[in-house]
Amino acid sequence: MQSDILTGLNPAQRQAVEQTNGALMVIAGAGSGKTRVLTYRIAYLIQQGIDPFNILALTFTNKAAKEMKERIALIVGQENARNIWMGTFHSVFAKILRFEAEKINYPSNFTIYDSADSKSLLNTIIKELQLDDKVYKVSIVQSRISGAKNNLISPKQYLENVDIQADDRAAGRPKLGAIYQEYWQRCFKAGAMDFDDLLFKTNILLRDFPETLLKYQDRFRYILVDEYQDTNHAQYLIVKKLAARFQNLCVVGDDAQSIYAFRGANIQNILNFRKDYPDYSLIKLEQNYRSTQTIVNAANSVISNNRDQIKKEVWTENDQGDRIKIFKANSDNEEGMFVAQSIFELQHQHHSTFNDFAILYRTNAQSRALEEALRKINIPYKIYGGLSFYQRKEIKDLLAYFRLTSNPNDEEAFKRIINYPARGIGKTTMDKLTLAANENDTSLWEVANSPGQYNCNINAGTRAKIESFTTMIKSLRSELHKEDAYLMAEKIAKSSGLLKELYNDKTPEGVARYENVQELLNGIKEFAETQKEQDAEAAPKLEDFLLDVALLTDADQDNEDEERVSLMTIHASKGLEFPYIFIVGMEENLFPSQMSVNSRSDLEEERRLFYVAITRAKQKATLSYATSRFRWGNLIYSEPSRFLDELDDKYVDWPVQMQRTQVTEKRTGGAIFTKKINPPKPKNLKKIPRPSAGNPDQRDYANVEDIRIGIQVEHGTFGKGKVVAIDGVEPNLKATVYFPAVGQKQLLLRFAKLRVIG
Ligand SMILES: Nc1ncnc2c1ncn2[C@@H]1O[C@H](COP(=O)(O)OP(=O)(O)OP(=O)(O)O)[C@@H](O)[C@H]1O
Ligand SMILES: [Mg+2]
Repeated sequence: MQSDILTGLNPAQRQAVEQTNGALMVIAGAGSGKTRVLTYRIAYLIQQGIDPFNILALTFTNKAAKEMKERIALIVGQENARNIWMGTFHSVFAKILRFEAEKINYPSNFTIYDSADSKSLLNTIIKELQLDDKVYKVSIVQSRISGAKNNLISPKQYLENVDIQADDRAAGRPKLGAIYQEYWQRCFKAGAMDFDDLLFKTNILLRDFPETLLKYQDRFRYILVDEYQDTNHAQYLIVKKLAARFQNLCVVGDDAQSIYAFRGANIQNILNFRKDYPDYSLIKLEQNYRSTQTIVNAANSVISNNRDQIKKEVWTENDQGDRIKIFKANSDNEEGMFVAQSIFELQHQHHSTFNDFAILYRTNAQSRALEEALRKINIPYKIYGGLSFYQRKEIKDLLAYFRLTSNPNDEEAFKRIINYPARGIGKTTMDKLTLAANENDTSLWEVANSPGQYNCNINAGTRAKIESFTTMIKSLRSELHKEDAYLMAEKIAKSSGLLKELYNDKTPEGVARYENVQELLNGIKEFAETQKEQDAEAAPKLEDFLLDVALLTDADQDNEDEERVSLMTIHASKGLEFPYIFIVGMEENLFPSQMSVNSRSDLEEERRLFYVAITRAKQKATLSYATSRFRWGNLIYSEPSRFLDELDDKYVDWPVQMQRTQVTEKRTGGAIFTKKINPPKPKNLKKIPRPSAGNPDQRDYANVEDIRIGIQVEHGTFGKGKVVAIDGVEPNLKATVYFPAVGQKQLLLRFAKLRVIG
């Protein structure tokens, strides 16, 4: 068995797997097997007799962790794989904090605020402090606070730090520190942590409680970190503290793929490794197993333009592969059509599935034109990021009920549902409650429970409404730890009135919302069942589900059963691979982004991003740019990205003279490019009886017998096209028609309503 593992590795990878003791850093190019090394190393450790409980593996997404676990399970068995501590930094340390929260004065059922909760709270604070929300833009405030937390700067330190204060004054935002402090306290009162807190508080815990640190050092005797180049300071310190005792630490990364500096990732962590572990070993992997030679070489030619790079020669024994195609479009819509058509054609040519395709873009807003084009020709797709299931209003509403039941001090959950479904508790009442909570330094929940005691000046009628709400939550709370997750969720959905409210809304949107809520309940049922499958004695509670949901990342919301094209930002594509990659919007001021072009280090980060994008492709990479596109509501004319020029010409097909068809797209007025196809000569002409006369649907359209291979037809939705094949037997005769606008379609002649035009 053991030798089986090692034969799947080249000598350098093998060394990285076998050298299990001491500090080891693998710095290697994209697709060279870093993640594979981690997977095999864990399996190998277990085969060597290491208890899986003693292994901690930190991945970039939960999905990566899940995949890794599945592979490991194949080698060492389910039981062993299950017991490894594996997940993202946030998910692993959130679980640890659940056990240890009371030490740092948090309840063990603390809520995790997502980015929208944080924004909502920051907005409230900005208003309360009477600051101008155009100067104190919530996104800027949020990222400033996040930056501080990732560098382990508390509000107190923030306010005392002369340089930070000078920076904020210079930027015209002297009150940032005050906002941070208030935000910090409000989260604390609400028993809530945001994402950055999960790392910050873990650091505090490990710093201030030596026996706790010792406990986890002793547990995590072997630590492995994927995508090490994108760890931030807070993550770096956690790893350093935990590994200090045994120093069995293996990190893998690629400095050329460091793309999260804007969120505090610190490339210095790679350079510090040498200082922190002077006896460390460094292994370089240079053979790429993922991509064609063309893709590897093209990616190398781009990244060689960066000055700050650790030298490595990435090469591959894979086939040479096709050149990278560059497509020039007149508009974003035309670019979308090109991508959709190409996917359609490639999928047919190579008999591949839609899962083999990914479209990558620099900004989420670019997905709109792509989605439209894909929808037009019925290509199923899935967007990572954007408005995911868990960000929908009705889902967030029900989750807020769950959260409040679990932690009634959760301020954001309270605000969200106190008057939903409507209970006649209006804004004035909420303002009074909030004011009293702030003045008395307590939570909204406390005040709501005894408005009289806090002199809220709320009339008896409203008080009764508040009381009936708090009574309901308290009664649900009393059952929270008794009921199983699904039953509890269902009970909350019913008693809150939310299910009924949605059920009564018979508009199509209302019906969809009701179904979504049912879907959430199904999800909880499934969650509980999976937990029980893994551990027969587990009695999963609703709070376990809440933790799971709070820690989902974009890439985790994947349903592998469905065949769909993936759409995502390049940032979200890290670590993934697809046979066919489309990188769209290769334009100056979009990619590289406008904000990056004036600073060399920012531009280098954009270039690394481009390197990440190209290296996701296994077989084929296609790049495109539009000479005009709608951005922020305006039509913008743009130049091709400088990164296109940086690709070595040897590996690229520049836009060739493309044939334009006569089909014009109504919305943009732009022409659509198509490939010329030669339909087969007419043959197999089938005689078909006329459809029954008088069928009104057929009146203006061709009789089935008029349809022959090679003729030109027109379809109401797909436009003009040419018949390339006829199959089947009546009454189910089908014509395959090539429509320049949408590619090839197979149509049932009975229903197709084709007009013969030549
Ligand atoms: N020795 C090997 N033999 C066969 N296939 C390999 C070998 N090493 C890696 N691969 C395959 O190459 C592909 C890339 O590997 P992997 O994802 O581990 O690379 P990576 O270095 O983590 O890439 P990235 O930098 O993009 O995260 C995977 O499909 C993997 O299974
Ligand atoms: Mg990887």
